[in-house]
Amino acid sequence: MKICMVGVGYVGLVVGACLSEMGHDVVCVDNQETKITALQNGQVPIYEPGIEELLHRNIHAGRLQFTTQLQEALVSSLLIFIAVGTPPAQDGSADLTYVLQVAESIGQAMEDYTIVITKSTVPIGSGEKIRAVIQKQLLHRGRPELAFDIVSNPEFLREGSAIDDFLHPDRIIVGTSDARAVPYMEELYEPLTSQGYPLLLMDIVSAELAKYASNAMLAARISFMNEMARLCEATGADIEAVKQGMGRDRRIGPHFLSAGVGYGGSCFPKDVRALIRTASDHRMLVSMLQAVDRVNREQKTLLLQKLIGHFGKTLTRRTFAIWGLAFKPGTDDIREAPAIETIRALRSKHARIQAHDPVAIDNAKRALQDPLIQYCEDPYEALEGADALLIFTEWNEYRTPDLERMRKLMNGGVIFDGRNLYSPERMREAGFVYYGIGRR
Ligand SMILES: NC(=O)C1=CN([C@@H]2O[C@H](COP(=O)(O)OP(=O)(O)OC[C@H]3O[C@@H](n4cnc5c(N)ncnc54)[C@H](O)[C@@H]3O)[C@@H](O)[C@H]2O)C=CC1
Ligand SMILES: O=C(O)[C@H]1O[C@H](OP(=O)(O)OP(=O)(O)OC[C@H]2O[C@@H](n3ccc(=O)[nH]c3=O)[C@H](O)[C@@H]2O)[C@H](O)[C@@H](O)[C@@H]1O
Repeated sequence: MKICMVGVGYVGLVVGACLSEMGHDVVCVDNQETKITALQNGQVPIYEPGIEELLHRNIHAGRLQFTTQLQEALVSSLLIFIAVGTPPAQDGSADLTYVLQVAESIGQAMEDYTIVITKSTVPIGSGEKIRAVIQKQLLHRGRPELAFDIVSNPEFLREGSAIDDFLHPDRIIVGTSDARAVPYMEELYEPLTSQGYPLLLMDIVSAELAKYASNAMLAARISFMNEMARLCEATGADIEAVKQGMGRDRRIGPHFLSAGVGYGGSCFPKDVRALIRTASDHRMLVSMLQAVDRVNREQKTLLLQKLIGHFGKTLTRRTFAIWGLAFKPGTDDIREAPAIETIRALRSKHARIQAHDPVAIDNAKRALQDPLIQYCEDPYEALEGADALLIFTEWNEYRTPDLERMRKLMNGGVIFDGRNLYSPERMREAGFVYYGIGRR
């Protein structure tokens, strides 16, 4: 089947490469010329384990191409995926501008029956908006008879394990209002469904909401655990023990129960707020979602609050080591990363920063634009003369550090561990003043 993937961001690139790995012919289109030229030259614009081999293998096999020529790619494809960004607008809603621009191009270019599939996370009701835009263009061209269907096929991959998530999904959701599109979607995903991965058919609106509801539920688990962690600190309980006690209940399950410095990334914060906005558009008050967002905003300031509690408000001439800039391990993505927001706050108080991250330094430099921040290639280098260490990302290389070396390098032995990497008891025995999240 001929597939056109519009938008070569994180999702477009991973899904495009995976679909070609499944045997389909895929042409990926983006309007950023530099990105497409780089990809045509074998350079990969994102950090994602396994993506380079996957791309090279499928490009070499002739199943995967990259272009900026949208019209050309659209005309020759039966299935068109829209995977462009849906960034937050001022009011928190998801901005559909790029999605509707692509819909307009589809209406201008299509010559035959086409299935238009949304991979981007789009607000409830977007499917119908896309349909209206395409119909308007067809009418304008005097071709209203040209048939097309809209499908909502939300994506559930996670950065850092994206390829595995796509090729081994818990479920594939296909939302459509016309049975005509169903056999094509079944054929598309046959390489996965034949291995037993379930494909769930539903209407478009339910598919759109299933995506938001899934992200909101996961975000809610995290905010819930973060609130429990604060309660642990108030009562003397230990969140890691509480987590064990809860996670063994099969109705709760062990995943997404880690307290920390709050959730970040390009999706949870944006999607929870967009869902709140959708509800308010329908004159509904969604107190739970609002609480999820509020708890997370507070949680992201927690290490800073603990640090001020320890050192006082005056931080001039203090030096802080930062381990981890990415919003989670396995990615160089720093969007909504708790580390970035905390560094900004510390710099506004004139503190000195020595930061390490195995892959996200370049992105952090671009975002922070602060020549006085010292970025370090080695985590121990960041500790030199530091009054305290703040840990934001649970990279594996931070899990079993040389404690004696750390103690010697640091000026003060204070650790604010935003990911509960260490045993508080062991750290205190090693001579550190240790602050975790909800630990005893
Ligand atoms: N990043 C993630 O882990 C996941 C993201 N999503 C959703 O997928 C969507 C895309 O996310 P990302 O890939 O992270 O976005 P991104 O911002 O990394 O990439 C979007 C790409 O679309 C391109 N683009 C925009 N308008 C275009 C047009 N008219 N023609 C051609 N290309 C155009 C941009 O140049 C950019 O390369 C969002 O709705 C997001 O919420 C869903 C699941 C996972
Ligand atoms: O819609 C999306 O874009 C994607 O959003 C998330 O994926 P992602 O943002 O890549 O990362 P997650 O692994 O979900 O982590 C999100 C944030 O939650 C935090 N987190 C996660 C788990 C946990 O127990 N505690 C916790 O604080 C992480 O540190 C991170 O900041 C979802 O997990 C994906 O299913 C979804 O497709």
